[in-house]
Amino acid sequence: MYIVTAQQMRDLDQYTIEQLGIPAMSLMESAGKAIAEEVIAWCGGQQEEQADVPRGRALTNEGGIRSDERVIPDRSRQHWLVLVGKGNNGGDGLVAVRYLMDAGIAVTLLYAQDPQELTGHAAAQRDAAHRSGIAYRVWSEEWNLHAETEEGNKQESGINHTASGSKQAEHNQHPWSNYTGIIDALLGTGSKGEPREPYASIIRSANISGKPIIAADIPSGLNADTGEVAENCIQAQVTVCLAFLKQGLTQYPGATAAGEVVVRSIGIPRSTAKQAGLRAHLITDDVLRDVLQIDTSRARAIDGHKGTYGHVMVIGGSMKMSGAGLMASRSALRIGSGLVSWALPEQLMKHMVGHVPELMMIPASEDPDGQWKADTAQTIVEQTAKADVLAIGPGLGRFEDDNEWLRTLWEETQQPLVLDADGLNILSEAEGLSRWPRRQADTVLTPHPGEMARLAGVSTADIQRDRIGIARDFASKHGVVLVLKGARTIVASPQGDIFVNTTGHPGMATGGSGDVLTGVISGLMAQGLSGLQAAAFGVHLHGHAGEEAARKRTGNPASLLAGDIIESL
Ligand SMILES: NC(=O)C1=CN([C@@H]2O[C@H](COP(=O)(O)OP(=O)(O)OC[C@H]3O[C@@H](n4cnc5c(N)ncnc54)[C@H](OP(=O)(O)O)[C@@H]3O)[C@@H](O)[C@H]2O)[C@@H](O)CC1
Ligand SMILES: Nc1ncnc2c1ncn2[C@@H]1O[C@H](COP(=O)(O)OP(=O)(O)O)[C@@H](O)[C@H]1O
Ligand SMILES: [K+]
Repeated sequence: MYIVTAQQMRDLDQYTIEQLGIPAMSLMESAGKAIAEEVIAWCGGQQEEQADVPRGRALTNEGGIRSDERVIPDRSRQHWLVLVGKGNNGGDGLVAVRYLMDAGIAVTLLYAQDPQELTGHAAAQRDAAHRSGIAYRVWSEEWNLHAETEEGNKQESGINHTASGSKQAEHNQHPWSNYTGIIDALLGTGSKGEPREPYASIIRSANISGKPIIAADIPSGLNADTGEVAENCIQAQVTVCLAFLKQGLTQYPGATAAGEVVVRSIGIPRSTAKQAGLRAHLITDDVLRDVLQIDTSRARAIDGHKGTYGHVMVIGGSMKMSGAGLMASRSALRIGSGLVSWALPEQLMKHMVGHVPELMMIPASEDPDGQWKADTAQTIVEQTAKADVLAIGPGLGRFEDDNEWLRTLWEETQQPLVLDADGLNILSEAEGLSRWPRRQADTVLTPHPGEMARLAGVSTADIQRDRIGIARDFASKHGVVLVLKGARTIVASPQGDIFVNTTGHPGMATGGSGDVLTGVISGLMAQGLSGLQAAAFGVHLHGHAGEEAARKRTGNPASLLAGDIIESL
């Protein structure tokens, strides 16, 4: 599934209209119809939850005559308020109301501004809606809700039924109380900066009203590119995203504001995205197979042998963080590497013997405290000659002259490399990655946001504000595959490709789960995948394994240990 920025979406719209000759009004019609269909489906689903009734989307089939006339039991009780901005996003809302009305759902328009201020296609849709007899209001102070009345409004919307009669009556007089749900068609991809008044007040009041909100394209107040939310941003139950998935809906906090995201086609051929050279995708099975050309079955050749599936060498572990190297090594084995070796301090090795019999161990540092030493670099270079992939960093710790140590490995080994944890911290204190020579072989960096902040020399908050933009820039600038971890992990290639992962859950925010990922990615590279393929497939499999592991245990993600993820790979 493609992911687009607001500008890319505008370019695709323009191309479709000008080059393909599909009229803008026709796109808007499809957009509004799609939004209405999702509202109808949502209403049907809600009623299905409350009682065992057919879903709103079902086609009627009477005497062999089929029609898309909707079956919405109790539809007379539904009354939706459509918030209309003055741009094309408002135009989508104005189309939707016609279809909702047709489905027997009562609708009222609430314009943010004088409807005469609408221009272009939105103005034409306004006229069509008004001529169809749809009622409208224009925003005024009487609609304004303030946070202090929030409790009352929750009561009024039925969340708390203990409200006293008089309080209830007071809130029932509020204009918002007349509606069962809200469509947010205030601002879409043309929005710039924080919503101005009266948009900010409308958004705040809609949220406070406690009514379910379905957003058109993006929640108003969301930055469509970064996923940042304005102080006043619609908190939607569902977002009906039009044509292509907007980047900002894939990243938090935008993903929370969007609720469930449904991407609906509006007649822009999908091939236009390919022609336009779009390079960002959500990681799905189709994308792994068709875009990244990965055999996701992970089938093995009948005559395969352990040499076929590659040799990973993990370089890490120290007395204080012994488990990290072990977990990375075990994960590399579990994901199917033919052989895995672990280079570790000799003192530590004594304690590890027998823990994982399948693992080969290489005593690499004679330090009596079980720490690494810089003079091991040359020996490691020699010993890695037999490995196909190196994974440096899990549990490594910091040590004197670790900078020179890493630079030697960086420059003098020829194999693909995965760098994690303290490997990244050393790198961020190096003279500057930009001054180190580019490695010929694939190099994958797997920072969490804190490590990314150190690498980029900015704060963690800066990273989280624009994760995709930062990952893309860093990967291109330094010629590496970058895996920016955390909810909705991003994989960025040196060529500017972006892949966003949706698997996994907050239970994976537990010590060691990043070490498992390092093992998974290096193990996949050992089996012949490129750094980019292994990173994208690896984060997807790692997240799935986390989900599976939580299910197998108590079902509560909080109980997950990193070791459980390995067992579910
Ligand atoms: N053919 C197409 O293109 C199709 C587009 N489609 C739909 O159109 C949407 C994009 O439409 P769009 O480009 O008209 O922009 P839109 O999001 O409605 O907002 C612009 C308006 O908001 C205003 N405004 C801006 N910032 C503001 C702020 N901070 N606070 C307050 N106001 C602000 C701005 O006013 P201005 O600042 O210019 O005075 C302008 O009036 C897209 O998301 C999709 O839903 C679909 O129908 C399919 C076909
Ligand atoms: N909320 C979340 N949703 C999905 N995945 C998550 C979430 N929180 C953490 N993860 C994943 O768990 C792993 C944690 O890695 P990391 O922070 O390096 O942990 P550690 O250093 O303890 O090994 C990453 O792969 C990250 O993407
Ligand atoms: K919107």
